[in-house]
Amino acid sequence: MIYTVTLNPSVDYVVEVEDFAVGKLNRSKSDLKLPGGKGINVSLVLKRLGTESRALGFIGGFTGFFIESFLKRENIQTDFVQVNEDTRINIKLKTGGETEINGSGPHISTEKYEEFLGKLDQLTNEDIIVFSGSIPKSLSPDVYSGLIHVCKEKGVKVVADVSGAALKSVIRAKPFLVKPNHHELGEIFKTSIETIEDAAFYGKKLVEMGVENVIISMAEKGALFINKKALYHANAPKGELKNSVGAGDSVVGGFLSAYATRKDYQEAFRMGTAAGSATAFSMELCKKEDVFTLLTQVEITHL
Ligand SMILES: Nc1ncnc2c1ncn2[C@@H]1O[C@H](COP(=O)(O)OP(=O)(O)O)[C@@H](O)[C@H]1O
Ligand SMILES: O=P(O)(O)OC[C@H]1O[C@](O)(COP(=O)(O)O)[C@@H](O)[C@@H]1O
Repeated sequence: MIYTVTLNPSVDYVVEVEDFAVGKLNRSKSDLKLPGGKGINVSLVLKRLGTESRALGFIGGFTGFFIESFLKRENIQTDFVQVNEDTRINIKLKTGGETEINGSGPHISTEKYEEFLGKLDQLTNEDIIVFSGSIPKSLSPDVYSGLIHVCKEKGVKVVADVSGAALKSVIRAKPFLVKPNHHELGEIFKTSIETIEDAAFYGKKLVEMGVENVIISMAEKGALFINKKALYHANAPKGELKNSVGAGDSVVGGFLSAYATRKDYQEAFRMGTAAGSATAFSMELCKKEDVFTLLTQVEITHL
């Protein structure tokens, strides 16, 4: 089973405004309310590609109810801990460019955290667990490294898609896979990464530090896959960017869906890149038919 963990889920309010003016009344051209948070997006993409997962994390209030009902409608297994405050709402403002305001999220008490920890008892060495997204303020900034140690002791394969200080501590825990984007990778090395060569250089450093597999997503420049034996670049297919929210999560979902069935890194990487682009080219997360159409346009180059 693949488990996804979203410590801080969200309802994503994607709102399109033409000629946005600060300090004025603006009316939306379109708006959408979607379940979000990185692990939840991974579960949604896995399901669309035919792979089961169980979504874990903390949800609360009317926003939490919206997320759980949406996942249930898509027949995704959930095992969330219910908290008292509302799950956050993240604003994704589309005004030509993409502007985001991510909320801070509800308080997680020690009891609720322990309830969540108990859910990890069900994991076995046949499982994969995905830890994704920001950490609620009430939890320790090091929470992921502790969770990863618990899972690794059980022989569970750990995947992480986190940023900033959390990414640094996750790397020290030597997971199976991390998927930073090039900005997040640059941030931890205090540099700016714009080229594929730079991304390869710093990605290799993560492998030297003990991470088994690294995917660096680079938006329209595609992605890199690096481990001790391989260094691949995948081009991103050409298309009209509609909404890149969830594109990175779709890379993780696409990769794991293919990896779970074939255990072939190159094919899994191709599927991840196609899923990322299929999401970037639609207002919502990718659909299976779009991923498979784009799959034929993704070329893998061995660097
Ligand atoms: N403008 C784009 N054109 C084509 N593919 C894109 C575009 N933006 C994102 N993608 C696809 O989505 C993947 C993840 O996007 P990226 O923006 O790097 O991730 P994140 O959402 O984590 O910041 C990329 O590797 C690429 O496959
Ligand atoms: O937990 P964070 O870092 O605040 O990110 C949450 C946001 O990330 C998303 O999961 C999208 O992530 P990506 O665009 O990186 O794939 C949104 O659904 C959500 O609003």
